[in-house]
Amino acid sequence: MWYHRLSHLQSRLQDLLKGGVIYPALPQPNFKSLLPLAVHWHHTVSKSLTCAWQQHEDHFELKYADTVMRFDYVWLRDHCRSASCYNSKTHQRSLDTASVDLCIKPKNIRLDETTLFFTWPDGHVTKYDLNWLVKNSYEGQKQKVIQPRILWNAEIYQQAQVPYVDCQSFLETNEGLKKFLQNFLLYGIAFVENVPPTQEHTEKLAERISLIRETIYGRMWYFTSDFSRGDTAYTKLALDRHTDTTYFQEPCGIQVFHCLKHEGTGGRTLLVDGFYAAEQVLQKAPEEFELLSKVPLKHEYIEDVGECHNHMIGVGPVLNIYPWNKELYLIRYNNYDRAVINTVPYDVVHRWYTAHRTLTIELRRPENEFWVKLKPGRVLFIDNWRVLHGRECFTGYRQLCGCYLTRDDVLNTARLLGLQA
Ligand SMILES: C[N+](C)(C)CCCC[C@H](N)C(=O)O
Ligand SMILES: O=C(O)CCC(=O)C(=O)O
Ligand SMILES: [Fe+2]
Repeated sequence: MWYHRLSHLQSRLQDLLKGGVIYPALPQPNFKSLLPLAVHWHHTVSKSLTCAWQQHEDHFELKYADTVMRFDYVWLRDHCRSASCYNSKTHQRSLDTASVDLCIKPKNIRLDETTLFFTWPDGHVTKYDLNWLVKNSYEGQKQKVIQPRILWNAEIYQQAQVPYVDCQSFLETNEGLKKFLQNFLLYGIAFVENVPPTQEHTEKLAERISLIRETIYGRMWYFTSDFSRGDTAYTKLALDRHTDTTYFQEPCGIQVFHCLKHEGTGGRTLLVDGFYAAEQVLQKAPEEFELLSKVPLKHEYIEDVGECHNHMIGVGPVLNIYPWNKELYLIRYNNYDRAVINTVPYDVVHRWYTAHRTLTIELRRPENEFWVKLKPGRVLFIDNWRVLHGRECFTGYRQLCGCYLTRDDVLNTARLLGLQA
């Protein structure tokens, strides 16, 4: 059953990925059943754009600005922006949606050059600006990517010569902050230079763009290979590429690393763009991409060391995509912390392992690995929903400090600076 549904979804996915204008697979209106409702196009010519509309039994159809849009009547009533339905100061809905008749239809429709007027059965009038409708319709919306990104492998990232932002300009100017955030949003990693190598300065940097997300590891964390916690991060061992806190229901959005000291060898940081690798899987084996985005997995953190007693569980697929445009927004990849798989039957398990292998092969291609040696003064911000990190084994004394940030608040800062996020 599930198998069939998956292959159906897969062909749908391929359709969606072809790009261009995609219409939902709605049944074609049956014109006979629409009688006595007169179905014909009503035309209006505005200054430059032609507009036409048609009232159907179960939806309203509008052609404007080269877009054919279909609107549900309840949706139209629900999105009334009149003063009694919507508070434009707070941008909040006042209308009680549950009070709308689910079979509602307009009593009268009128159109002028810029605006559509609906009169509802109770006499209430809703005005829709045509451009607002284009911007907010499903058809106008779903082709837009939420987050523009540049997917990278080592060569692409190095050739882009992304400039590091200076600490002072980051802290004291909006241009510096904006430049930093723009790079961070595009590549999923960004560096700040000339930071005094202390935990306090690292914290100041973090607070400039977001709220620090306090977790079981604390607010700001500071660690050496002292085995103080029950996790291999607190050793000198190499760590393969992974994302952190996969065992949270919402994995931490951003990770900040500042190496305050290292007297020894090795310990380079590995960065891999998980979205680049996922894109390769999508190109080469779309059904495997689909499976990785559908099969829910558990990740788990069990700790019982000293005073630290924790048991965390997070559930979700490896690849998390927006259902309406298939845009990837979160990768959960940590083979160390992946828990027992008991959420899928054996045949799907096998196909999942195959898909996971394909993704792993992409993630491990040497050309996708970007290695950096973190050093005092250079702070690295990693999008933990996109870019995997790892580390080479090391010798000697190494101190790393940093923190996690809440993703919403980083995006909030970016939007306030005028960036698309
Ligand atoms: C040391 N630091 C606090 C950064 C994180 C340690 C978390 C390590 C864990 N295995 C994970 O991947 O989530
Ligand atoms: O030691 C490092 O460079 C990073 C270790 C790690 O993966 C982590 O702390 O999340
Ligand atoms: Fe980590």
